[in-house]
Amino acid sequence: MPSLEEELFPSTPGKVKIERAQTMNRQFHRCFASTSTMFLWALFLIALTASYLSFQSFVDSGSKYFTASWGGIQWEKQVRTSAQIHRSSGMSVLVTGAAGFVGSHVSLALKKRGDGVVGLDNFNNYYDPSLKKARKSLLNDHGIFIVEGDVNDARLLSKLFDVVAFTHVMHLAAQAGVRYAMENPGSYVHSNIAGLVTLLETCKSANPQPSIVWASSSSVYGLNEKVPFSELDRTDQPASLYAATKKAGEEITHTYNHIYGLSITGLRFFTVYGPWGRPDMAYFSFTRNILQGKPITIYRGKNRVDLARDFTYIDDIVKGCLGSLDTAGKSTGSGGKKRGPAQFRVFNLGNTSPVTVPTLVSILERHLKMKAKKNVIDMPGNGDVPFTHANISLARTEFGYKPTTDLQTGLKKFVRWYLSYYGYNRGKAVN
Ligand SMILES: O=C(O)[C@H]1O[C@H](OP(=O)(O)OP(=O)(O)OC[C@H]2O[C@@H](n3ccc(=O)[nH]c3=O)[C@H](O)[C@@H]2O)[C@H](O)[C@@H](O)[C@H]1O
Repeated sequence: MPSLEEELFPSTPGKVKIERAQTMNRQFHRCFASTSTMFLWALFLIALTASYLSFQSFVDSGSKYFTASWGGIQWEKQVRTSAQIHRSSGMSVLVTGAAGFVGSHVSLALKKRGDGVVGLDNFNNYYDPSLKKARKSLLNDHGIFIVEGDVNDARLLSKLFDVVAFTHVMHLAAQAGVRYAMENPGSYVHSNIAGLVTLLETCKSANPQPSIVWASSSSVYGLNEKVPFSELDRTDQPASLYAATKKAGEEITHTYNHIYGLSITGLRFFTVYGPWGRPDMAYFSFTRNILQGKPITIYRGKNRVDLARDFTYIDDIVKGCLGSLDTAGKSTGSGGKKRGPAQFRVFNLGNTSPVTVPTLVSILERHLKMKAKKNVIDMPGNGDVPFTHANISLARTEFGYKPTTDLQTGLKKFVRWYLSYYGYNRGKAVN
């Protein structure tokens, strides 16, 4: 019987070598077999995960289109009816962001004077979507159809242009808000840059090409100190990502004007306020908090200087938008080809009389007959600028723009609307 030592170390070296080699070979094969099995399994799992993820993203991106509430004979009929013009030399306008603050007011004004209007809005939840739905239903009562969709949806945009030969596009869909850009920077790139390019791509290929008027912002003046801000001033020192995306929009629209002959007008809105406004803006959230007895935070600039804004009432802005549409030149290209130089304009739409934030608060206190609980703090580094002040002479010369509503009067109308919309129940929590 072989000893343990012999079993472990047999006396015939050759045999050992062969047997060892065979054993090692077997072990190697076993090992290789198990490694390759594991490798195959790993590959299989990776492939499975990848196909699951791509399926998910396909479903995610596709769901926007597949579950979209657009398309079909009935839908096309609604779009055509809404776009119908009811006055001589009227226009058919695609209004993006039609369920938004400025968009809903402009849509109504256009419809009321007999122009055709089709709205487009993605009803996102940046602020209470129920307010957007309420605006939608108001517009619906006036015969304006709002398509639910995103300006990034190229298929939807081209379908809309297949159904209606829009003469004009009023592009107001955007990610608004100066300070929110620090929280959700991607949403600004998505809406204000990618969405704008998608829209311009559709417009450039349309035949006929529409004239475009779109919302830029007073924020493009950034940290400029020379007042009032004029369209010829520098706009290369934005203070927020919001401002930077609006500035980028001005450059992007210029290239589409230059290459494709699109007629483009950019409007630099100055802190627009009024009934049906945006709940994220200071005058709106201050009103809500004052009514609910909650404190408000008032930012203060460097050296304890009050911040000031050239607050502009919505009706004045609407007049500026309609004036821009009425004086917009025709685009010169068609089907993606430029035929000649086209108009390119930029206008300030402001009020020309800045008011400080504490004054805004005291006007609200008067209208609400309630005192605000004020918490004054130094302006955080959040993208805010210390003041804005518009020079509006260009818009005045071009289409007679002349704001007529001061902050006192405008806020009175806002407060009246606020109380009628949200009710007199002052404790009610609203967004
Ligand atoms: O003209 C524009 O292009 C922009 O106008 C608007 O931005 P802003 O001028 O910043 O308006 P808004 O937020 O109402 O703050 C007003 C003042 O209240 C101060 N402010 C604000 C909030 C607060 O809690 N406390 C406070 O003091 C604040 O520091 C500021 O001094 C639009 O939102 C923006 O989308 C864009 O259209």
